[in-house]
Amino acid sequence: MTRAVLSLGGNLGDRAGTLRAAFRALSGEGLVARSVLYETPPWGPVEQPPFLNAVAVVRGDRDAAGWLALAHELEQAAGRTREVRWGPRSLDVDVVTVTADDGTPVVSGDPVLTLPHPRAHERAFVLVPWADVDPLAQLPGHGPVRDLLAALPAEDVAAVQRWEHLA
Ligand SMILES: Nc1ncnc2c1ncn2[C@@H]1O[C@H](COP(=O)(O)OP(=O)(O)OP(=O)(O)O)[C@@H](O)[C@H]1O
Ligand SMILES: Nc1nc2c(c(=O)[nH]1)N=C(CO)CN2
Repeated sequence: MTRAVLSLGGNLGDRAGTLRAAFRALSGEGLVARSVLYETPPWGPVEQPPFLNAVAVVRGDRDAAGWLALAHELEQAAGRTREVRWGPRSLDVDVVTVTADDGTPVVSGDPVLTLPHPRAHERAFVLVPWADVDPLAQLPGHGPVRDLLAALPAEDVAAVQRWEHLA
């Protein structure tokens, strides 16, 4: 069994409907925890509309490649096609970390699946929802998520706005 942290985001179409459909699909795939949805300014060089982002923690029988395959299945179910790098999309699912049950993180430099995700530590849209579901989370190789958030510009963190309230 492994545990994976997935980052979900989208900025085209019915953003909330797409993310909620992905969470429904994940509930049959070992969903352990999910964050609320956050509205976040676009990260990166492409000018585009704001995203909704969230984080899911899943645990199951899959290995790292299996979690990436699931991420791609969710993207396809949302009608995602491959477009501009860092550009707009209906759904993007990134594998942030994969950890074995004994706590050992999967570390990989393979461009097909780099783990931990090489840009997670600098993305408030990943770290804020992750700290919401797991305040003591650690990003392997980088340290506590709370410390990474403290190291980001305060305005980047403040710009990640809670968008929904779960009952
Ligand atoms: N940890 C990872 N999670 C998801 N995809 C990854 C990961 N590491 C490598 N990849 C590869 O990256 C490829 C491109 O992914 P994608 O189109 O989602 O990139 P992007 O969302 O534009 O950029 P970013 O990876 O910075 O979020 C995928 O086909 C996948 O094989
Ligand atoms: N706020 C935010 N910005 C992004 C996101 C995302 O999910 N959220 N995904 C991207 C695709 O790589 C590029 N920029």
